[in-house]
Amino acid sequence: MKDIKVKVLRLGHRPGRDKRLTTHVGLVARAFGADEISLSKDDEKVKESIIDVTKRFGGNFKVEINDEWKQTMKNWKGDIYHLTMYGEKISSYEEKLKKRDKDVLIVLGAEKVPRIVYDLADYNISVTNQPHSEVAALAIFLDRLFDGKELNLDFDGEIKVIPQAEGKYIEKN
Ligand SMILES: C[S@@+](CC[C@H](N)C(=O)[O-])C[C@H]1O[C@@H](n2cnc3c(N)ncnc32)[C@H](O)[C@@H]1O
Repeated sequence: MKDIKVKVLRLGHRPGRDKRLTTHVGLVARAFGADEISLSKDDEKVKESIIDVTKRFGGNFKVEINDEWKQTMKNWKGDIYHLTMYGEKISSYEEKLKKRDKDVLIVLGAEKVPRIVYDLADYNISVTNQPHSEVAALAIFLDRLFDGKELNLDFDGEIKVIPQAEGKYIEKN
């Protein structure tokens, strides 16, 4: 499935309130098949949490701390998708996304997103035109990008969850 590079760029956050949400953005990015996330310098603790999950549950997910988000957007060689409730419907992009012909940078906001983000993005995409959450928007976007294949990724970690009809069963390597 890893035919392209997929990076998530999480723009700033509201101090104190959004650390858990930023952690969830990172965990969804990892679990749903992205390669990397870029966080702001306030997010060192969030980085540690995500790396800890990756160590235990596997995969090669990377966490970068970088406040130069404009440079990240300007220097990106593939397509840039900014997820926003004001954008064009994701359903218009499903065929393009499935092709996965270029690396993908997915930009997510927290508080109000500066105008320049809309201009630097190649595509401003909405997952419904209702306000909701960056976690939900990211999950749906990655699912459309990977066409559902991300649901069966094997992370080959120290801990492996064996699906059960009832109760919990894990294997430890
Ligand atoms: C709490 S929302 C902030 C929305 C805010 N009104 C704004 O100016 O964009 C945080 C982030 O979630 C994502 N988001 C929320 N609703 C969305 C939607 N319907 N479609 C796509 N992304 C959405 C966007 O990336 C947004 O920046």
